[in-house]
Amino acid sequence: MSGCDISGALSLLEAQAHLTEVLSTAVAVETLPLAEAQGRVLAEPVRAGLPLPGFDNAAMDGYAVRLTDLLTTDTLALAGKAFAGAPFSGAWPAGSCVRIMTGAPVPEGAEAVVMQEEVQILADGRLRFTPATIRPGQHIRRQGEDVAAGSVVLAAGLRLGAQQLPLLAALNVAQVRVHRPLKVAFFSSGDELRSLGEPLGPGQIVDSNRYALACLLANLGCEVLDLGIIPDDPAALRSAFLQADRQADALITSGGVSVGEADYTKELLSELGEVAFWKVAIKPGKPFAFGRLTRATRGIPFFGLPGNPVSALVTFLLLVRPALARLMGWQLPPPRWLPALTTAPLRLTPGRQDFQRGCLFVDEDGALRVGSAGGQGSAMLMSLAAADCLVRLDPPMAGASRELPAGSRVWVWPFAEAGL
Ligand SMILES: Nc1nc2c(c(=O)[nH]1)N[C@H]1C(S)=C(S)[C@@H](COP(=O)(O)OP(=O)(O)OC[C@H]3O[C@@H](n4cnc5c(N)ncnc54)[C@H](O)[C@@H]3O)O[C@H]1N2
Ligand code: MOO
Repeated sequence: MSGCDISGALSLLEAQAHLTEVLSTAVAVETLPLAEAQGRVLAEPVRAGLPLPGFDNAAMDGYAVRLTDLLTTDTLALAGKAFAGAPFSGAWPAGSCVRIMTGAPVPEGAEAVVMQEEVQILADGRLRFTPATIRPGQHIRRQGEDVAAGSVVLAAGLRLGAQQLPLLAALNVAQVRVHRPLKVAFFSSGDELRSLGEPLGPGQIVDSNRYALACLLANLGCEVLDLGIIPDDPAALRSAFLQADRQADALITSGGVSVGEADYTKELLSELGEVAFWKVAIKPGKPFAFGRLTRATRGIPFFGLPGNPVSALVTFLLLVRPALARLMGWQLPPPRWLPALTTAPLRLTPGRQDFQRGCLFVDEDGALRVGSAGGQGSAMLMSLAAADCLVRLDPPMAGASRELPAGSRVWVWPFAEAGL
């Protein structure tokens, strides 16, 4: 592929910067009960109406004590008990302690909680402590030490998951203002494509890209409009484009963006709107088109993925996912590319960043290492199924060797971080 024509191609960074510049939130805001807000993006910051914890409480099962009571003695009487949900309410005489369970409010004046394992119950029911080992404040969770009342706990643009939902529930936030889901239409184009389960004639293959797209979009919390397989026919393609513009917020297609004689997608995009760019200096995924259907009614953005399945997935992860995040109002953090050492020599591609399928492991010295997941052709699905990361190989500097020896440092992006 070294002779591959990349004239006019944007670098990946340029393409990403363009998408960031021209796209902004495209979905309305609604109020949802917290239980239905999983995977949604906050449209407004959330402020704490309460402190967390809401009151000083015990972190251990044991005994609440006042340190002054233990200055002259190591044994205390029992004044009563405090349970989670049933605070101690009696009088607390000098020289006594309160039996307390984890989560129970500490009685007024308590200065420490001593774990029951460190307390001896004497025959007369009194409790023996080891005063020298008790730190002031130990095992007491103080009101507001986690969250101060009135503070902003979550910013707008954050996507709600299992990490954030317990915080909001603990703060008694019953409803949240979130963005409506982004509706994304997609179709596959190509006369060779058949739907899953259909018999295959000569030269025909099963459309696999729509299964990847449906999964990737569901992971992002998008609503999908699956327009199926559209043949290499300008009228059918035009009608699919227009339906997407009427019914969805964005359109993703795969196939038909290269230079073949039946590659109509790009031509139609020029007719119905504007192509902002259609080549990116990456491998796989060079023929990636982006534009807007400006001559259709709503003018939705359009992402034309290359037909090769790995090219489609890689361009989705690198370009479409962050773009859809912007449309969703989601402040998606940039990918964290981690340094890893290669297990075998690799060949660099002049002029293009190469994204290979890799498998990560931690070696006996604790170093992150990456090996190839198998054949790297952009139609090869086995290595995709086996891989757990993308390996980024930057092009060689002018005049530098194209061979990257084993043990070289490369950059990897674990699929788990990419939302796969
Ligand atoms: N002369 C050139 N030929 C090609 C170039 C080039 O620069 N010059 N680029 C190659 C690269 S790189 C890619 S990637 C492909 C992209 O082509 P298209 O986006 O136009 O896609 P198609 O030609 O329709 O298909 C390519 C390939 O992928 C298969 N395919 C398509 N859709 C699906 C699907 N939904 N599920 C599974 N497989 C699919 C299709 O059968 C082809 O084998 O162009 C190269 N050619
Ligand atoms: O660049 Mo194509 O996307 O290699 O397969």
